[in-house]
Amino acid sequence: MTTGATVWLTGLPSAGKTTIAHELAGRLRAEGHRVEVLDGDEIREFISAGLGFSREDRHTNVRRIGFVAELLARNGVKTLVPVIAPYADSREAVRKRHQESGAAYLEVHVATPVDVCSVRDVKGLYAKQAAGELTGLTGVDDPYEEPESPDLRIESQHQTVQESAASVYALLTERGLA
Ligand SMILES: Nc1ncnc2c1ncn2[C@@H]1O[C@H](COP(=O)(O)OS(=O)(=O)O)[C@@H](OP(=O)(O)O)[C@H]1O
Ligand SMILES: Nc1ncnc2c1ncn2[C@@H]1O[C@H](COP(=O)(O)OP(=O)(O)O)[C@@H](O)[C@H]1O
Repeated sequence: MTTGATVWLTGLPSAGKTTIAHELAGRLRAEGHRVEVLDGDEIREFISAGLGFSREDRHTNVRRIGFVAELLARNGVKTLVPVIAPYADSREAVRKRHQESGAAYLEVHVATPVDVCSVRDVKGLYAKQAAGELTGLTGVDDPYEEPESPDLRIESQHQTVQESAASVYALLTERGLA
């Protein structure tokens, strides 16, 4: 199928955004979809090199990623974006950009609670924050504005990775995108 779409997975560090994106990408590719995962860390190494984690820099980062995602989605690619995007106005700007071109846009809130994320602590950021080696960690001492009406909310703490990915896949099917 050549219908493109952006699926933005927003949530705290270690919520499960990247893991779900890659699990879903595998499933979609196996079915013949064209898929890209816009990994936050890779984007920060290239397109957003030099940006930090201030409100302004995160806003710029999210809008840049939204720009690339919309281009891909408009050209038939399922574009999975596991990026925190902590501010509602940044996410809204990305949604609007998609609406203007008619490209499909789905917002998925990976709503894993901060106490679960801080135990997972995949990159050791929560430990660093607790040790005073890092400040401005999203969800701890930096804001995360929860999406009010996402297309899907995932409670990953109660699911396997496969179940979480399947729920996003089901959303795509429901919307006629997979
Ligand atoms: N201070 C602070 N707050 C949050 N995250 C931090 C921070 N410093 C580094 N990191 C790591 O960078 C990743 C977040 O960058 P993103 O580009 O995905 O998100 S953002 O929308 O620009 O906030 C994020 O990746 P994920 O853990 O995959 O979410 C972190 O690993
Ligand atoms: N249902 C689930 N969905 C996604 N990740 C899960 C789930 N259950 C447990 N995990 C684990 O949580 C961690 C999430 O890490 P990661 O995907 O890198 O988070 P993020 O990209 O949001 O920072 C991984 O170790 C993953 O195996």
